[in-house]
Amino acid sequence: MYLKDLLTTIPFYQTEVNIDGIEITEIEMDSRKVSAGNLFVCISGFTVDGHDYVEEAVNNGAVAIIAEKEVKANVPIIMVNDTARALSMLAVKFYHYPTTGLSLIGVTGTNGKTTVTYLLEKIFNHDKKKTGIIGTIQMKIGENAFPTQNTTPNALELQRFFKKMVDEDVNQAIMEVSSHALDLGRVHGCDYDVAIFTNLSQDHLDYHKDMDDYLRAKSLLFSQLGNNFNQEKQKFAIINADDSSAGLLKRSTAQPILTYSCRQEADIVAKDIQLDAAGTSFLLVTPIGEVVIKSKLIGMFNVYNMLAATGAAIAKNVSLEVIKEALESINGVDGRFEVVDAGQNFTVIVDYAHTPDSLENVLQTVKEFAENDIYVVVGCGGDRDRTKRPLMAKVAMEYSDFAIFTSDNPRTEDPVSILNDMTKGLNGEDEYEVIVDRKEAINKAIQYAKENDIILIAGKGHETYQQIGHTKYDFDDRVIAKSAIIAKG
Ligand SMILES: CC(=O)N[C@H]1[C@@H](OP(=O)(O)OP(=O)(O)OC[C@H]2O[C@@H](n3ccc(=O)[nH]c3=O)[C@H](O)[C@@H]2O)O[C@H](CO)[C@@H](O)[C@@H]1O[C@H](C)C(=O)N[C@@H](C)C(=O)N[C@H](CCC(=O)O)C(=O)O
Ligand SMILES: Nc1ncnc2c1ncn2[C@@H]1O[C@H](COP(=O)(O)OP(=O)(O)OP(=O)(O)O)[C@@H](O)[C@H]1O
Ligand SMILES: N[C@H](CCC[C@H](N)C(=O)O)C(=O)O
Ligand SMILES: [Mg+2]
Repeated sequence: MYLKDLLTTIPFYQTEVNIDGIEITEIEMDSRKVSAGNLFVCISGFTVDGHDYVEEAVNNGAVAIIAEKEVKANVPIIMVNDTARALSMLAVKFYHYPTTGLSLIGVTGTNGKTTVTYLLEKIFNHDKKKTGIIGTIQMKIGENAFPTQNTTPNALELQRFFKKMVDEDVNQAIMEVSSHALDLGRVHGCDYDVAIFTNLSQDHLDYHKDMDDYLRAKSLLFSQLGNNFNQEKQKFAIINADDSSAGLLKRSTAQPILTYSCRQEADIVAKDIQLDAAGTSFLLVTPIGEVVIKSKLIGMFNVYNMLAATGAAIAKNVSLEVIKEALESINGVDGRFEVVDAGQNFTVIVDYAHTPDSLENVLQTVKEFAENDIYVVVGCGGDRDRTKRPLMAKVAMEYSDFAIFTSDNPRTEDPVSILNDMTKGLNGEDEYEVIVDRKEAINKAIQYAKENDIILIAGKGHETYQQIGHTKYDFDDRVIAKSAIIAKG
């Protein structure tokens, strides 16, 4: 594509040289990935500044530079006000506005995003649609999976993947939209058909100033649904009416809304809810009819997740029969309430709860079915919200009979000081143990367990690594737990 054509998406830019005739082979934001004919966009990051890598980008073959600060280069430099914004719009144009031709569902909220996306994948697959997924665990097209670093990738990776979805004839794209992504403009230029809100509770107060700022970021997904009266792309917002943020989110969009609830009148409601250790059943009441759902998913929070997915599926004209068939066939989501079974006489559950609210939800669920003692093994991630640490420890103490506090991903923080943050508010008489090494902590819990006890290993779910410093070491709670169970005999 000619650079000049590409730049039509940025109305105001400045350049001192003639850029006619320059062709761009690819856009890159990382100098290490630049090759011949690329356009290099300098991003001012949190750790380093992309403007410092112009020379490397040019040496690797960049033919033009987009910058927001003064840089020197022997190729044309195009100055813009905000390179992060420019990157989104350039990527959207370079990959031919992929989401305009793609049916796209975005899921936001503190907890449940990944779960809802996988419920939707199941529903659309049962509806014979080819799906594409973008989220915490991975990116996927059909059965092919691709690794990701972020829940919502940067604009470049995102638009590139949407283009791949278009090329591979995906009918339904489903993505998690994190508050970071919304705030940083990673999703500018995404044309959503359906926006889902799961819930809001404390997380990420390292990044967001306060809960209002966090909610404002979430609301951007709903304002981004826009005022587009294009009948071809009917838009919908799906909102959890039982969450205290529902009102603000409803006011953030001009598009039709479907609300869902387990406690009050709403468009989509779960009635006669029965929860037990083997699964969940409820009467699903919707604008297109009623049906009983018998699901293998456990816990009240999963009823909410199923209602959210139902809302989006109805918005996309999926029948209630297909929704029922799909929800009843799903066994669970990788690393979410995943049972580790090596033939032992106690239960081990690995779960991704890493916020006070999700830990409370999952422990409440465990407590409802527990016949004997509950052990919890949990830690908090480093370089993340510090204020959630004592809250998570308190929740662990409240709902378990014995807590082992350990490391999650310490990243660049001292693991001991993270653990001190967790335990500082606890009563000296509380029964807990602190074991910094996560493998040792899991082993210890398994050693302690007696017949019919339940061990919840929380925080890392599907993760197959533990990040200490800047290094990611192989680590999988499920694998460690399984070998500890076998070793116990
Ligand atoms: C705080 C944050 O969001 N950071 C993201 C950001 O990193 P950064 O600002 O540190 O980037 P940087 O390393 O300073 O680099 C700046 C620029 O220089 C470039 N560079 C860098 C080095 C070099 O040699 N050459 C070069 O050109 C980089 O490619 C980049 O363009 O841009 C990176 C590339 O897109 C992201 O991977 C990274 O996410 C980090 C890993 C992260 O942990 N983010 C978390 C906080 C996050 O966003 N989480 C949410 C989910 C939360 C949830 O689901 O609960 C998410 O969506 O993942
Ligand atoms: N609707 C819900 N409400 C509260 N807690 C939930 C809900 N759904 C799942 N959980 C809990 O939160 C954990 C994370 O769920 P999930 O991965 O679906 O959330 P997420 O929003 O994608 O998280 P992340 O922000 O890390 O991407 C689960 O392991 C479970 O313990
Ligand atoms: N997307 C979340 C994941 C947290 C998972 C937990 N294991 C941790 O490392 O804190 C985050 O980046 O905050
Ligand atoms: Mg997720």
